[in-house]
Amino acid sequence: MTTTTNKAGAPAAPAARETVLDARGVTMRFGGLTAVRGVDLTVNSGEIVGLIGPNGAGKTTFFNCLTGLYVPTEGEVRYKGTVLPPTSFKVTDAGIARTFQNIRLFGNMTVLENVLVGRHTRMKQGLWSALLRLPGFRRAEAEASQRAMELLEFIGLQDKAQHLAKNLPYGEQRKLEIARALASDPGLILLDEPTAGMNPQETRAAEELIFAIRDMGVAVLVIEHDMRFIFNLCDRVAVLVQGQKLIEGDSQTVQSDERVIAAYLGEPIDETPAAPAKTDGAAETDAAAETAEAPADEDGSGEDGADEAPASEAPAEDDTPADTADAPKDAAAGKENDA
Ligand SMILES: Nc1ncnc2c1ncn2[C@@H]1O[C@H](COP(=O)(O)OP(=O)(O)OP(=O)(O)O)[C@@H](O)[C@H]1O
Repeated sequence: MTTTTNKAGAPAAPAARETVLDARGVTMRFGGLTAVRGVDLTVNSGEIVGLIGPNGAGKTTFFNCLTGLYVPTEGEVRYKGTVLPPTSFKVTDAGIARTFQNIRLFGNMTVLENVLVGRHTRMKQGLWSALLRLPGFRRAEAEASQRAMELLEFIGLQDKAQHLAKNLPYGEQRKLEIARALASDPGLILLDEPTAGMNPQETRAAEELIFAIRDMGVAVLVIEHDMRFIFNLCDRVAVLVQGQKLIEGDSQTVQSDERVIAAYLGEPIDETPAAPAKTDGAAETDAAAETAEAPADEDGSGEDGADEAPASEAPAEDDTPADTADAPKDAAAGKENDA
């Protein structure tokens, strides 16, 4: 990694900030369950925005709506002013990359090959060009390798380029996932619990890596349960509770909000969400009506039960492409994509 900064040491903000992500009124229903209800969220260039909330609050479902894995039941998601296409590979192509809660590397491929997989979306050569290994294809391949090596250097894994991904320690596997996501040259990266299962040292390194990603011009939206991490990292934090945005604001505002404290302590929350700290059009209405409709994940297991597994229990997956692997829990329940 070339740059390490923190919030205080962040480079001066660009003169005019562009709205990179603009999600409006995003609602996702699975049959009778409304997992996400009327959520508005923007992310601007140069920003790191956090999304927090108790287990089952709808964070990952919201991410899936942003990345084309789910088609929201209602609402609209724009990337740099353009409505996003409803399939995940097209969303990646548009400029949004993501990582998943549970590691989804190709374990039997090398570290370098894993990053190259993330690069394929930027390679425009056709089948014949690849099969015949025409000069254009070879040139594109060389450029892709060079970019992949730059990214490995960025995350500090250049010396392990030829190692099998499955042999990396857990923290390095998580970094590799980030490098693979960055290989598509995104303008926005969505990180779903990037420090899950990490020790404090790895968490600190992840924090520095995310600051460096922001500094290289990629806006960041991050889900995380580690509050210290999120409040230190983020310019802005939005809190989801039972599918609704409870509050949004800077770290100071959010962490001192009594309803946020109550939600995390498991105490009953006020049924009427207050106005958000930032008046950016957040949809905080009709909370009480929804409360009964959107219960938290009963077992708190999150998305697929493997999310919190330590390194030894969460080996890299061998055959699952990154942007197709977030298998819906209940394919019959909602509108979902083939991805
Ligand atoms: N495909 C699906 N079919 C039916 N219900 C779903 C589906 N995906 C998510 N849910 C439900 O939606 C709710 C929100 O789940 P989600 O995984 O988005 O929460 P989360 O905030 O990411 O939780 P965690 O922090 O535990 O990962 C939960 O009640 C969950 O069971």
